[in-house]
Amino acid sequence: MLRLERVSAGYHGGTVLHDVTLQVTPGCVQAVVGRNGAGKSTLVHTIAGLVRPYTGRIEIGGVPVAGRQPHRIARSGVGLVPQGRRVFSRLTVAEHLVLAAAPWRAATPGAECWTVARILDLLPRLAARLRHRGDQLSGGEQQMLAIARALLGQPRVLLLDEPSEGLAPDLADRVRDLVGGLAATGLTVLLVEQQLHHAIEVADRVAVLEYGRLVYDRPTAEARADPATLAAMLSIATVATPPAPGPAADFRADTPQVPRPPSKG
Ligand SMILES: Nc1ncnc2c1ncn2[C@@H]1O[C@H](COP(=O)(O)OP(=O)(O)OP(=O)(O)O)[C@@H](O)[C@H]1O
Repeated sequence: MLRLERVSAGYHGGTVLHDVTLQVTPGCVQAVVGRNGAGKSTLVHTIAGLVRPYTGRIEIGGVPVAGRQPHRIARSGVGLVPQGRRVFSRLTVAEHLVLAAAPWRAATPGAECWTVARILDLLPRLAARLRHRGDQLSGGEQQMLAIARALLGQPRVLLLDEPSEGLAPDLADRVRDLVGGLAATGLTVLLVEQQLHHAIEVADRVAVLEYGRLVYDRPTAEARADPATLAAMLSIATVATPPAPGPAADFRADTPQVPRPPSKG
């Protein structure tokens, strides 16, 4: 469980996030959408400890973490997939994975540990690129690698900062399927997106950040039924509301798909 209560944060005394209250339950994808500069990255950086909140409470699994160092927050079970992927251009895929692997970290009780073997099973595209350097990967492969790296830290809460940015639609779809499958294994997922349609296809709830304030937070089904409100908040002409996703269909061999546990009901 990830919980934020009246969190305010910013830079050099200026406030970017104002009184943000948000709760994400395990197994759910909470999307936060907003325009450029709304404060989305500041939100994930504040949860991850890269920005120190001025006020408010942040809890991971009931444990307060606000103000802790980023490495301690990571150890509490927070994995960050940063905007722009931030893979190392000179390191190979294999080197990235070996450096990130932390199987000794306590995972969620009862949850299967993320190992390099399990990651490669999930992401066969990475398995085929093990000797490639970061700068030799496509944008989609870099994104998979960034997610793999975060998973190897054994997170309970996964923060994804615009994972679809710059990806072709089919690759963005694969990332979306991967994120949905990860949540289905019990991970708590906070997905920051600028593009509402990327978020709405995978999220259980959709929140809108406007000038650093959370002005909307509803189940996705309600958001789909209310496209005009979302369009107005995001200053876009229309909201594409694709049909609600059905049960998992067939996936191509190299499409990442996390084995799903029994339905949450
Ligand atoms: N390191 C920093 N120092 C000072 N100001 C910053 C810093 N990082 C971000 N800001 C400011 O905070 C505000 C919110 O930025 P943030 O990156 O959180 O927005 P965002 O919603 O993620 O935007 P985008 O969709 O363009 O990535 C902006 O006004 C930005 O200029």
